[in-house]
Amino acid sequence: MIQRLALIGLGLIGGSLSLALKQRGLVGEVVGYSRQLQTRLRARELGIIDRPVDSVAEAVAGADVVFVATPVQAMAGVFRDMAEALAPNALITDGGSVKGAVVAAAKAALSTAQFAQFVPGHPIAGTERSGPDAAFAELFENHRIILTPMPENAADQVRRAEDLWRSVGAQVECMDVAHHDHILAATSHLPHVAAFSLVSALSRLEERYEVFRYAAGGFRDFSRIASSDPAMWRDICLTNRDELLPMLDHYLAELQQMRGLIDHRDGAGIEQMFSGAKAVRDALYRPVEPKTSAAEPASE
Ligand SMILES: NC(=O)C1=CN([C@@H]2O[C@H](COP(=O)(O)OP(=O)(O)OC[C@H]3O[C@@H](n4cnc5c(N)ncnc54)[C@H](O)[C@@H]3O)[C@@H](O)[C@H]2O)C=CC1
Ligand SMILES: O=C(O)C(=O)Cc1ccc(O)cc1
Repeated sequence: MIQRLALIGLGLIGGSLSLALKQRGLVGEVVGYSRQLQTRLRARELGIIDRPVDSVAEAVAGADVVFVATPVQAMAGVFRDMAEALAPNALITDGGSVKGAVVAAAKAALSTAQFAQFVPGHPIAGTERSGPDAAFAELFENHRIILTPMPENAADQVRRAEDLWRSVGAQVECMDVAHHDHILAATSHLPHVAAFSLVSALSRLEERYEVFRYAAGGFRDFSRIASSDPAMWRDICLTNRDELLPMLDHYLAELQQMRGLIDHRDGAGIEQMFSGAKAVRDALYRPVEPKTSAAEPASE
C-alpha cells in the first residue's frame, strides 16, 4: 500500500498508473504536478489526483513513491527540482521511453543516496493519445514493463518497483539500460519515425487530398502512431539518437533494396522479401483459431 504517491506529469502514462492504483485501493493520496495549471485541474476533475500542487518539490515532499511521467527531455529539470524535498526512503521511478538519457539526468541531479532510490522503468503499453483525458486504469494490464535496475539500487527498492507494476497487472522484466535503448530503437522508435515520415511524405504530394480520401485500412493501421504526441517523440529521437540512427540506416538500406527489386522488375526477389516478412509477422501475431468441437469438424 502506497501512503502518498507523487505524480509528476499527468498525462496518459502518469494518469493511467494513478487510476489503476486507485481502482484497486492501493494508494492513500495522490499529489500531482504538471507544468500547466489547466492539466492539474483537469487531472483532479478526472480523479487522477487528489491534490494538485504548484511545484515538483511540493509534490514529492512526504511521498513514499514518486513517479515521473513527463516527456524524456523534461526529466532532468524534474530531478533537479525534487532533490531538495525527497524523503530519504522514497522509491523514485519513471515511465520514460528512453533509459540512458534519463539515468544520466537522474545521476547529475540527485545525491548518491537519492540516485540509489531511483529504479528506472518503461511500460511497453500506450496509445497514440496523450494528456489526462487519454488515461485509463486498464492500460498496463497484461502488458510488459521493463525495469532497468542499476548496480546502485538496493534489492528492496527494485522489489518495490516490481511490486508496484505487478500490482496494476503488468508483467515485469529487467534489462540493462543500454540494451533497452538498443532494442526499443528497433521495436518502437523506428516504427514511429517510419509512420510519421510516411504521413509527412504523402501530405506533401500535390494530389494529397485524393491520396488520403482513398486510403484503405492498411494505411490506417500503419499510420495510427503518427497521431502520437510530436514533442514526446522529438524527445525520444534526440535522446536515443545513437541507437536510432543505425536502425534508421538499416531500414533505409532495406527500402533501397526493395526499390532496386521493383526497378529491375525482379518479381521473384520481391516475392521472396515479402514472404520472409509475412512469415515473421504471421508467427508474431498468430490469429486466434476459432474453437471447434471434435464432434463438429470445421467445414472446409
Ligand atoms: N504515450 C505512450 O504511449 C507512452 C509514453 N511513455 C513515456 O511516458 C512519458 C509520458 O508520456 P505520456 O503520458 O504519453 O505523455 P503525455 O503528454 O500524455 O503526458 C505528459 C505530461 O507531462 C507534463 N509535462 C511536460 N513537461 C513537464 C515538466 N517540465 N514538468 C512537469 N510536467 C511536465 C505534460 O503537461 C503532461 O501532463 C514519456 O516520457 C513517454 O516517453 C512510455 C510508454 C508509452
Ligand atoms: O501506440 C502504440 O502502439 C505505442 O507503441 C505506444 C507506445 C509509445 C511509446 C512507448 O515507449 C511505448 C509504447
